Amino acid sequence: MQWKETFFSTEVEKHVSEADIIFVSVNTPTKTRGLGAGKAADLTYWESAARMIADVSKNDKIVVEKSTVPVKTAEAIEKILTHNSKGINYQILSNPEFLAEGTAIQDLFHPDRVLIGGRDTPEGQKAIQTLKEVYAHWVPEDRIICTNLWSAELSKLAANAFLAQRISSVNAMSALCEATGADVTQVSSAVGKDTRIGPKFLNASVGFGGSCFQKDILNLVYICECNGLPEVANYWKQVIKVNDYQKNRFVNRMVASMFNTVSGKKIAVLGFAFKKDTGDTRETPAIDVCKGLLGDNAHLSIYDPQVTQEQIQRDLSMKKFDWDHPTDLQPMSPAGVKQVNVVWDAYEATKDAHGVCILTEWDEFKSLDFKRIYDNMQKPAFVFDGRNVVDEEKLREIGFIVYSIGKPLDAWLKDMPAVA
Ligand SMILES: NC(=O)c1ccc[n+]([C@@H]2O[C@H](COP(=O)([O-])OP(=O)(O)OC[C@H]3O[C@@H](n4cnc5c(N)ncnc54)[C@H](O)[C@@H]3O)[C@@H](O)[C@H]2O)c1
Ligand SMILES: O=c1ccn([C@@H]2O[C@H](COP(=O)(O)OP(=O)(O)O[C@H]3O[C@H](CO)[C@@H](O)[C@H](O)[C@H]3O)[C@@H](O)[C@H]2O)c(=O)[nH]1
Repeated sequence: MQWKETFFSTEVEKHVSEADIIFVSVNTPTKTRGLGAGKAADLTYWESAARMIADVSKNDKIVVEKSTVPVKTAEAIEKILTHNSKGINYQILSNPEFLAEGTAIQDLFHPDRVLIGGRDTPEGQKAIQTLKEVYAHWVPEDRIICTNLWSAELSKLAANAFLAQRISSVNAMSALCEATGADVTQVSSAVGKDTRIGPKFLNASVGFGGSCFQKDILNLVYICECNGLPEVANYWKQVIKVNDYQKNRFVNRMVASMFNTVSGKKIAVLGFAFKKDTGDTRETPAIDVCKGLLGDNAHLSIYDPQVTQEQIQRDLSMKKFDWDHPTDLQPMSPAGVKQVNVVWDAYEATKDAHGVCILTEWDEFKSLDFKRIYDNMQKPAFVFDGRNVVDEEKLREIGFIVYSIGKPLDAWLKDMPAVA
């Protein structure tokens, strides 16, 4: 693939006016107010992009939906463009993006599939063919799938819902594993060996995060409700409920283990990003866990190799869903959360702490000197592993009381059950 002619510019209107194909990948956050607040996708940014395209266009254009959007968005975009068209012909294509953070370039070069949806008219089919030829420069033809517009739009929401559902399924199992003495890593490995199920995306965790899963499922739920399908809406809502349950369960387990209170205690938080190899904190489970611990008056010392103090303070003082809107539309954040200290070293974070919780699976956490950490902590010393990255038996030999998601419980934890 040739990148020589790729360039970046902030002269949006000039380049939109000159282009034949325009990919629109603006943010599509969850609405924070008005009709559908807390569920529906906010298409303000998409609408303003479409109006700008209509304003500056002088020749026929293909407009590509790259953002994740509700089904039937193309119809709305079509209306905005054609009502302002000045005789220009627009073809709208849905070409959802499936890349994951941390592997974006690899996913771009070697996608599992490229999906292109368009109108079932000669013009629509011609537009699909034009976009297909762009991808055919580096993607094998059998991986380029062409569908109608609504299938392409819905497939993106469906793919994210299925992926998140797998995590909620394994996380629901993790609770049952803890109750019964089964080990969730053994269960998921055995289940994933079935080729119909497959081994990927079955890691139990403190909960899924990231800018997409929750937003897109809420959007799906809203679409189901609007189409008179409450049972289907409730089915998908459950994926988010289990995710919230998993985060709460983790906090409850921590507090219950430490004599039912963390008030005034120093707790080290290792990892704040929503997954490793990114500094992205959007919808990270760390926000809910930290807020839960702060609710019990803990003092937090947070270390993440890629997330800044400013970002963490902002995340902990922001309201749900505000993060996905421009900064100038976000409410002013309060002075910062006083009981939170952000440090640049795991050993400093854990010094004099009563407990350590691991909330992101950074590789460096696997090779920490846990003997050194133990020696510098208050006793009894606890490790709560929300990502199953530590060797819990080794840590127990050092002297830690260890909780790992979905693994057989330490006798200590059994004696101190978490009751919400
Ligand atoms: N982040 C991901 O990994 C990922 C993967 C697949 C799909 N998506 C989808 O892609 C879309 C964008 O996600 P993101 O994470 O890149 O969001 P983002 O908020 O990081 O980026 C969106 C950008 O669009 C700009 N923008 C908003 N309105 C504009 C306008 N009218 N004209 C020009 N620019 C405008 C914003 O300033 C911002 O820089 C979302 O719909 C998301 O669901 C994201
Ligand atoms: O077995 C697993 C796999 C993932 N996660 C968590 O799930 C979240 C999301 O992970 P991932 O899907 O790898 O990252 P994203 O960058 O959010 O990518 C998802 O969201 C994108 C935006 O829509 C899609 O394009 C991608 O295909 C889809 O994987 C993270 O918190 C992970 O820690 C688990 O807890 N267990």
